[in-house]
Amino acid sequence: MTSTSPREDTRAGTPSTAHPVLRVRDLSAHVAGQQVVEHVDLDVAPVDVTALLGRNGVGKTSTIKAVLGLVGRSGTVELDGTDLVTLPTHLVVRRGVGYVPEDREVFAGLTVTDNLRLAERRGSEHRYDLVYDLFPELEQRGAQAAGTLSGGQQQMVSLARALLNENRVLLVDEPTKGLAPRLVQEVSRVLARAAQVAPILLVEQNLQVVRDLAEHAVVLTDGRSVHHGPAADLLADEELTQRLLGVHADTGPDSAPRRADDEEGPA
Ligand SMILES: Nc1ncnc2c1ncn2[C@@H]1O[C@H](COP(=O)(O)OP(=O)(O)OP(=O)(O)O)[C@@H](O)[C@H]1O
Repeated sequence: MTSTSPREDTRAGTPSTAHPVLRVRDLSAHVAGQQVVEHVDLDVAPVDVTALLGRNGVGKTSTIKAVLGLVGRSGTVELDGTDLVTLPTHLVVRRGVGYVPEDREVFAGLTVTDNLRLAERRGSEHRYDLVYDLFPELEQRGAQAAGTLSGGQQQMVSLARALLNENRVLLVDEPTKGLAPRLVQEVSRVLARAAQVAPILLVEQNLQVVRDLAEHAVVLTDGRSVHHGPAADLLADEELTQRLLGVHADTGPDSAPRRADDEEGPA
């Protein structure tokens, strides 16, 4: 097991995945003129979910945005061995990096169908069969304005947009945030199937979801990666989980350290 206090160890900050799809080294991110991420290393293995964990505000979202080029960045971001760090976001996406942002970001005034059509990437096969198999409700609600969907349904639209195209890796940021427990399980089920299509780098606060889905875990503290290892080992170690994440390892979906805004919203 690799473990460390945040500032003392460089060995534990070194991932060791053989032939990762996504290989990030020494990544820094700059937001609003400030360096909010520094020296992040992580690997995403070819068929897996890798959880990106850490307390609130440690830089998980900024790390994902830096991988995509949505914020200023430096370091190495290799996809299948090719460094993308100098590419603009649209070219990173075109190489096969799918993104499911925190807070879903659907086009509220457009229909579900138009939200999906807008996500169609040139040069990619468009996998409507997969999407409608995973989310039959989206086909039924194709003519409905996305803004009138519940939070859970909007999350499905957001996931569907990423799954529609052929991606080498999916970056999924807090997909269960604010969802009722039943919907958390539904999203978890969908992510398990999605991971069979493309590996996932998953930011997730709900440790039961992490336990169910993730093979590997990377933990950030103060914008640095300080721990890499099997997710199950991390979650089995109460002292380590408490120290790195500030929560007990047995935290379940009902008691996860999440914002208290569980909602299903309008349908
Ligand atoms: N637009 C911004 N302007 C100023 N500071 C920002 C901005 N976005 C993020 N930050 C700061 O960058 C740091 C990292 O934020 P980030 O959202 O990446 O963390 P996080 O680990 O994803 O947090 P959370 O778990 O709360 O979603 C925080 O200190 C945050 O306040």
